Amino acid sequence: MKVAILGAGAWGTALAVLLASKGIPTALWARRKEQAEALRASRENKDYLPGVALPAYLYPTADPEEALEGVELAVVALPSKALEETLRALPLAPWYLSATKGLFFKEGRLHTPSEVVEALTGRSVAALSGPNHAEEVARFLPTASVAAGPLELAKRVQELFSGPTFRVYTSQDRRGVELGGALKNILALAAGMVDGLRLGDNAKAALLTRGLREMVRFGTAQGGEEATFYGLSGLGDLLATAYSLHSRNRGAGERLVRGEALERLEDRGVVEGLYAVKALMAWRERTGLELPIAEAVYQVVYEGLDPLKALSALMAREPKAE
Ligand SMILES: NC(=O)c1ccc[n+]([C@@H]2O[C@H](COP(=O)([O-])OP(=O)(O)OC[C@H]3O[C@@H](n4cnc5c(N)ncnc54)[C@H](O)[C@@H]3O)[C@@H](O)[C@H]2O)c1
Ligand SMILES: O=P(O)(O)OC[C@H](O)CO
Repeated sequence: MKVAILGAGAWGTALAVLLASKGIPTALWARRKEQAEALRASRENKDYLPGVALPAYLYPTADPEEALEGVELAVVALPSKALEETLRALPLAPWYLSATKGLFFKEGRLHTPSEVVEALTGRSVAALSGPNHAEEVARFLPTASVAAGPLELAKRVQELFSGPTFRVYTSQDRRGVELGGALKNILALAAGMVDGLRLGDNAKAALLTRGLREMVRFGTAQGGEEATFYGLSGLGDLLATAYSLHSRNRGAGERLVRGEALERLEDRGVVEGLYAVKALMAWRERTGLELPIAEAVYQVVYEGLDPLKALSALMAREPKAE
């Protein structure tokens, strides 16, 4: 039994640490040869997950053939912006687990990462999502996650990843699980803006509660089950990200309203909410579904709207029942 993890960023490394610490031979595929060599030499991912020792069963490599030879499955832990181009260039695995959080707008439709992996590879694909910060998972802090997909596949993921500090639930609502993971990143950007502007706890609680409503309205219209959005991959991940010191999405919102340039927001790692909100707004133009918070985030990030003006516009919306 061997597993390949595609993407040697924070999340790919944390998942590889989790599997290798269970004695499962795990290849960690890095795009750059120098990065794989540095990981092999130092037994640490200094750029993306500093301070975590790589277990003996973890083998970093930049050679796709070496990474994927004889694997049972490949775990996709790539940033969504690099997913399609990277997967096209790699040999196939028997089946896949997508750990990427993102949204793709193509041919008039929104697609989740596992749907894109499925279309590219023609193989069965499950998804893993939840309140899972790499920095904590790799340090074996207690964590729960959701393996979503056809039941048999979800159960295989559950069995593979479960351990004393990582509890995995199954779900057959893969689309709902992945939509929650993508949407919460947009809401985390907004939460970071509230933090950056020091608007207070009331404002943040209101934003997240109304944001959750927005997630449910959008997610159910897109085929997810309502209960999924109140579970680990929806509400759970929203809370973890919006209140986290680790979160790149929350941090990016905070840094943006404090004057940092858009181009610098990914200096500390990928900020998926920046891409998800673009895909969502491109899709919304065709449907007209009301997504006031996501729209405000888009306008602040990409159209230079003053965040305080965006807030005033949200506060001045037509009065309504909760
Ligand atoms: N970090 C977390 O705690 C966490 C948890 C759950 C899910 N995720 C998701 O996992 C995915 C990866 O996130 P991460 O935190 O590992 O990102 P990261 O910023 O830590 O690392 C990104 C990795 O992708 C590589 N990369 C960048 N551009 C690339 C390209 N064009 N082609 C190929 N590789 C490229 C980088 O070299 C790096 O290895 C994201 O979708 C994220 O939402 C992250
Ligand atoms: O650091 P972030 O904002 O990408 O969040 C990481 C994970 O998605 C949390 O579950």
